[in-house]
Amino acid sequence: MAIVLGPNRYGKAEVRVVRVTRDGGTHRIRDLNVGVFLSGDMDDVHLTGDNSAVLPTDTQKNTVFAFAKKYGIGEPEEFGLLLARHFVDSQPAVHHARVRLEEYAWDRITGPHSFVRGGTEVRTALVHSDGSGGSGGSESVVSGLRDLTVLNSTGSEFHGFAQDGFTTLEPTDDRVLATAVTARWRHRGTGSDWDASYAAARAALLDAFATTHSLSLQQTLYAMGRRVLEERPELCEVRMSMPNKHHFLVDLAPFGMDNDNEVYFAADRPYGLIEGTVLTDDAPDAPSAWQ
Ligand SMILES: O=c1[nH]c(=O)c2[nH]c(=O)[nH]c2[nH]1
Repeated sequence: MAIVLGPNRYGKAEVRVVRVTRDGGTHRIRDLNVGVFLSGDMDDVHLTGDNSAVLPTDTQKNTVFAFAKKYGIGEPEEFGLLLARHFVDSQPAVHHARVRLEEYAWDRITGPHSFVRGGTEVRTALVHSDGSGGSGGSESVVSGLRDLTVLNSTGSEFHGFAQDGFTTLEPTDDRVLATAVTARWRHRGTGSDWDASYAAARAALLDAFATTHSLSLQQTLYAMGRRVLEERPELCEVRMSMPNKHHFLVDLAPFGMDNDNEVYFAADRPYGLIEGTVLTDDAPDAPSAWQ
């Protein structure tokens, strides 16, 4: 039996970079958390300790900051592609770059340079590049969001489920449905209008959540993914993870009160976890895009 080196990658995780763009006295802010991970001809460093192919993770971190200065930070996907292509194109031993980005929104308060952290959700992007776009390289972009917390105070039922000797759940035809959506969507190519695509996909998720009369969170998940794909031809696959943030009706009978879907206990654990993928039937296979 021989022991061999398997798949590997290395890089700098969680580079927190904030770019202020000064347009006269008016400022704009983009706030990112960037992870860079490289792979390629890295056998020697693992097997013999020869570091000659290893671009230090410290250099990768510096590159994120230098690129923020040199090119500014526009859309996260664009910044990720710029970085990924740079490492593959400039380092002979690097054949593949993966850049993982999170963006934290800042909304303007009043005045030109005051901001409040926006929303609860975080925008995400995952970029893979084997070389410069369009020159025969293979690239993928997955955009998304996490922690988009939503609630329907009616319009949700759950009944007709399988039962066994351990089932105690009462069927319901009117409950609160709440979840914190993590959704990621794969682009067909690398030339989308990233900000517009993100805004439209987010809006489609929200609208489908609000307008779907739900018989289960699974059905709602599928409706949300389907809506994104119906509205955005540049996308071909949506992967979602949605915790069922249970709201249990409180029994107020001991106090001589009824409870007609008015007072709930918002439990934080355990929670149901509903996950699923929705894709177009022509979606090219790309499992590595998600890794
Ligand atoms: O929408 C739901 N899906 C389930 O699978 C499930 N299971 C459960 O206990 N409650 C719910 N709700």
